[in-house]
Amino acid sequence: MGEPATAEPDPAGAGDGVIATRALTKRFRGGQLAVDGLDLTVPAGSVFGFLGPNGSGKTTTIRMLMGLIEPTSGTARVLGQPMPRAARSVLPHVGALIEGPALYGFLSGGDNLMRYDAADPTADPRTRRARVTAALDRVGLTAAAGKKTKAYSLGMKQRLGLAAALLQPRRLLVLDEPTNGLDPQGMREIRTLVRELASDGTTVFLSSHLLDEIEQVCTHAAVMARGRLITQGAVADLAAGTRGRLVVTTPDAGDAARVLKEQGTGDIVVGDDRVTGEPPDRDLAEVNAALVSAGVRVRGFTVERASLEDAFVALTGEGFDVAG
Ligand SMILES: Nc1ncnc2c1ncn2[C@@H]1O[C@H](COP(=O)(O)OP(=O)(O)OP(=O)(O)O)[C@@H](O)[C@H]1O
Repeated sequence: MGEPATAEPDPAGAGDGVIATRALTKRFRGGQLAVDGLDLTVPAGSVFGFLGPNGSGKTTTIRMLMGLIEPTSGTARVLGQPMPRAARSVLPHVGALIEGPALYGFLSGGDNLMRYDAADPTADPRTRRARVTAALDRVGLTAAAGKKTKAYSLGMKQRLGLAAALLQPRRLLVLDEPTNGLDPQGMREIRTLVRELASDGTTVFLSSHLLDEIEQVCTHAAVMARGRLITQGAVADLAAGTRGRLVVTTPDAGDAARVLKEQGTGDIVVGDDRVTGEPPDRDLAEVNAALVSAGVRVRGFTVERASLEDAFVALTGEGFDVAG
């Protein structure tokens, strides 16, 4: 694909993705390979979850996408333009919330936004107040606009950071761990807001180390582990590609576990009145029949729908660190 002739972002929203990286790699000076040959494609209009345990390379990738650091090798395109080269023409179309907003605690939320807006050379000062009012309204902070931000909760600060990212119309929002450190209520508020933002067509790229968050909010996801991309695609497809767990409910859990093992079931976990495991690669009707003919009283026999967590474990062979 040739370079577009103008410095304007591709108006079609980048045919090959709002974000597209090819073999993107970052090796830090100390030798740490933080991102290793990443091929990422973020479809226009998606809510794209960038998922991985702490230290898997998410923040480093985001910093390369935003032109904050240079890749060691490979390419990154955002809105169809190469980064970091086209940062000046691309970044005005991108709202970013990376590592929490920088706020003046002694200023009100509204005044902090006025400062953000004033720092944008393309923002017309005559319409500043209207933009700030609209952004506060968008994130539900109108009532708290006059309060000093040092009195804000963490969730309110994150919402104010989002408001800052929304002062201008954006085609892409990049949010690095937007719910990190928030209580459940704060998390819900941010997730609701992300869904609302996406519903008007803005592409949202958000990183998270929380699997359930990605399942609740995102249409698409990429899974990172140790700097490498494990998989990417529609969230529904990612989980569907993995078989769920076989769950047998029975008062004879010990016997059931033995028979299930003979039948090739993997990773068996025995509970009080249930046994779960990875379904064997054979007709499950035969497995059920084997249980019954061994005298196991089977009260329930199902395969639970795979979650993204099951997919992650199946793909990496590792558990998912859900700390934090
Ligand atoms: N400036 C740096 N110099 C050297 N190593 C770094 C630097 N920044 C990050 N790393 C290392 O690169 C790896 C990936 O870090 P990164 O912050 O991108 O991961 P992450 O997935 O965003 O994790 P977290 O959620 O903890 O921020 C880690 O091993 C980290 O220690």
